[in-house]
Amino acid sequence: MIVTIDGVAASGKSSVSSGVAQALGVPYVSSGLLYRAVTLLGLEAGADLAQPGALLPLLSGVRLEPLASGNRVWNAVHDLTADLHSTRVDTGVSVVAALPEIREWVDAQLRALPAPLVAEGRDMGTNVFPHAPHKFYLTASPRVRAERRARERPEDIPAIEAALTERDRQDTTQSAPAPDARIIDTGPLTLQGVIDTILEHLR
Ligand SMILES: Nc1ncnc2c1ncn2[C@@H]1O[C@H](COP(=O)(O)OP(=O)(O)OP(=O)(O)O)[C@@H](O)[C@H]1O
Ligand SMILES: Nc1ccn([C@@H]2O[C@H](COP(=O)(O)O)[C@@H](O)[C@H]2O)c(=O)n1
Repeated sequence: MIVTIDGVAASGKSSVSSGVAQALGVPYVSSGLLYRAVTLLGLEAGADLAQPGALLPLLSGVRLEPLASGNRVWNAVHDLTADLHSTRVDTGVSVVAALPEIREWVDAQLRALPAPLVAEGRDMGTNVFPHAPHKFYLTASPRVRAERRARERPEDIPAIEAALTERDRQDTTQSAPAPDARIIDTGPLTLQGVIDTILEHLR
C-alpha cells in the first residue's frame, strides 16, 4: 500500500505524514529532503544550482533512510539531515527542483523504496506514485503556514510568509493536486486533527 500526501510549503506534510505512518506502522518518505540534499551539496561545492551537470556528480553517495520516526539523508557516511532545513537551502531548492535531470534522479530514488509507505511532497500523487490508492493534498493560507513556521525559526512572520508565497510560485509546475486526491484545508485543524482525518479515510 502507498499513501501520498502532497501540499504546498509548510502545509504540514512532514508532520502529518510522520503521524499517519506511525499510526499505520509503516515508514514515511519525505521527498523534499532529497531535493534539499542536492541543494545543500551544490551550495557546499559552490556549484551553479541551475546546472544539472554540476550537481549530478555530487550525488553518488546520497541515500534517503525512511524511518517511521523521521527520515535521514546520508551522503556516504555523513548525515546531512540537520542541515537540510535552512533559509539558504529554502532559497535555492526550487531552482534545483526545476531541473528535469534532478527530478528524474529523485523519482528513481523514491520508486526504489519498498512499499508499504507514506510518501510526502509535491508530486507524489501525480507523478511518482500515480497509481497510489490513497492520495491527500494539504493546504492552508500563507499566513497560517507562516505562523506555524515562525514557531520553528527566529524570523518575523511577514518575511516567512513572503518566502513561502515565493516558494509556492516557484513550485507551481509540480505542485498541482492529483485529480483523485482528497484536499484538506489544515487551517482550522490541529496537527492531530489532520492526522485523524486522514486515518479515518484510510479505514
Ligand atoms: N494542522 C496544524 N496545526 C498546527 N501546526 C501544524 C499543523 N500542521 C503542521 N504544523 C506545524 O507546522 C510546521 C510546519 O509543518 P511541516 O514541517 O510538517 O510542513 P511541511 O509541509 O513538511 O513543510 P516543508 O514544505 O517546508 O517541508 C511544523 O512546526 C508543524 O508542527
Ligand atoms: N515532491 C517534491 C518535493 C519537494 N520539491 C521541491 O523541494 C522543495 C523542498 O520541499 P519541502 O517539502 O521540504 O519543502 C520544494 O519547495 C520544491 O521546490 C519538489 O519539487 N517536489
